[in-house]
Amino acid sequence: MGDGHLPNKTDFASTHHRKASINIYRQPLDSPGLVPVHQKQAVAVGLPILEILQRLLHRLQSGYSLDTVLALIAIYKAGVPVYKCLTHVFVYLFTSQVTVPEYDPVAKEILAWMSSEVMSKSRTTEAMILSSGDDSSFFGKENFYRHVGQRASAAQLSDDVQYMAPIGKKIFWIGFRPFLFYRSGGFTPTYMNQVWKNGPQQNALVLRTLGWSLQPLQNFIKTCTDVKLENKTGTTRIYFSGQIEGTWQSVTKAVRKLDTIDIDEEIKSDLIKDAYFYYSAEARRFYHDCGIPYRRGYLFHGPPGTGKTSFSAALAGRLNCDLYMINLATGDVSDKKLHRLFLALPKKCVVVIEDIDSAGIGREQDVIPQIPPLHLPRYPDERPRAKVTLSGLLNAIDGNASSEGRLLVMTSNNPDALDEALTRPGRIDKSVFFGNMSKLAATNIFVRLIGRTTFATSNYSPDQIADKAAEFSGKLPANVFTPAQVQNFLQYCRGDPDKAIQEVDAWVQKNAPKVAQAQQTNDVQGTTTPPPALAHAPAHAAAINAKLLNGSLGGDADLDVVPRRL
Ligand SMILES: Nc1ncnc2c1ncn2[C@@H]1O[C@H](COP(=O)(O)OP(=O)(O)OP(=O)(O)O)[C@@H](O)[C@H]1O
Repeated sequence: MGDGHLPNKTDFASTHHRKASINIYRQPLDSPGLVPVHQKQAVAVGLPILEILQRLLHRLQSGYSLDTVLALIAIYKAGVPVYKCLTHVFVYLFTSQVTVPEYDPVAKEILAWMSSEVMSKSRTTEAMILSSGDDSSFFGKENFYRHVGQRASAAQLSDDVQYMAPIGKKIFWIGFRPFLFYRSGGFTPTYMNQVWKNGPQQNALVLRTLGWSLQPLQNFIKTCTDVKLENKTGTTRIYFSGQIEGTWQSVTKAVRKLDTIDIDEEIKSDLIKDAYFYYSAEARRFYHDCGIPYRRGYLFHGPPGTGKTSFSAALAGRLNCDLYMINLATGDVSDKKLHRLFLALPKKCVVVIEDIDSAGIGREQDVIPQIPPLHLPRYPDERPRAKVTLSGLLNAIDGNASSEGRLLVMTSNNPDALDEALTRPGRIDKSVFFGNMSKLAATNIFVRLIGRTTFATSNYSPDQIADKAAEFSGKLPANVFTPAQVQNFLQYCRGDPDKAIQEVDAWVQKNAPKVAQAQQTNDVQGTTTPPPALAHAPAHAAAINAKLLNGSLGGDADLDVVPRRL
């Protein structure tokens, strides 16, 4: 190895297990150079590249020998654990940290902020790409560009790919303060969940900054949520129960505007007024002072396709809060899961439990065992097994441990089938019937779906469209068809008012008998829902309503019942 030492036969030691050409030289510890010759040779056997490196260094006449290179590598190797240890000590002593599980809604806001403020602005070589199927990227981008005072080009908006913070670490600055963002990764199989006593293992976001106070981190998280609220205009985030027990997953949709829901205007404005008042500081104080749990519940009932879910979404949009949807009829929500879902709700939100009558909720003793024996055949028409019991549901929605501040909406096609305990005063504060299409609603839906299309506006004047809408509603029998049916028919007419008017008679002829038949069957089964009503107002809700109506709480001053952006 070129160190000037000539091998001596007597220096050979146990060479039988090595290549014949490689000799091990016994070296005294104080041999010249940093690395003993026999170690250099041992390394050279495993790493022939060292030989090449040494020749290269020699050719370049760099003045460095292989000794120096090996010594530097050794120092580096020894230095890494020391550096890590010192870093840990520094981080432990001089920084503060918060951890946010990725299923938490706040994690989404942090990731969105990172995406728009760090990933898109800094020179980055790594990103996690998301091409989600919802509208979040489109509206998120449009709002982001508006936020920074630019108009997004069509190409920018049509690019469906979002660049998110990748798994790993990222340092960014806010003013003169550095932040360390760390996103953990890895797939957690569901069977692992039961292993974790304190809940399933989760991917998480970790945020660190210098100092001994959590305040800067709290401020940062508040910035993220504020930016979300600012940019949220025009979108509603809709949460569904997620794969992992007790967690929510979300999509973002354009806000459904309240004026696109055709229901009785009086009922509509009463609900909006009530919900606005519920979220006013006045009401919060009133609930608190009276010792009433701060919760509000509505029951929306009526035939399928009459706008119960759509109105709930529009209400959430108007209240500028998120919508949380639970469908008990799927049979995959248990009492425990439901309880966890309710515990994970934010302070202000609209929660919808859909088609509550079809969930097959029974009292404890009526519940079918949750896991059917494997040998029993499952028939295609078998109803999903109820995993939520009535007491489990009641406990989740207003048990002592249940969170406060949510606005609960239960929808039902058959309210008579509901247990009285569920609809008792205090759990349902307002009961609203969503009925079939009235003449007025038919006129409105015609103007909305036909009268505003490019074809209609370029070929007909507003007066002509109003006349055609009146003609259309004249041909449509009142309170026979659901809004969903009429919407479907008008969509088929593709914006042509004359086509709609010409074909509506035939359409009515074809579909009315079916509707009449269905209504008759319902009547026989005793499931016909009562006429429009704002039915039972419970005692405490009645007190609040009375105060609201006579203005003694000053509620009207706080109420914004004028449509914001219709
Ligand atoms: N009153 C209405 N005004 C405007 N559109 C409506 C109305 N009712 C229903 N629609 C339309 O019909 C479709 C179905 O409505 P939605 O899901 O809200 O009905 P639903 O009453 O919740 O039905 P279900 O009881 O089956 O859940 C939606 O596309 C919605 O736009």
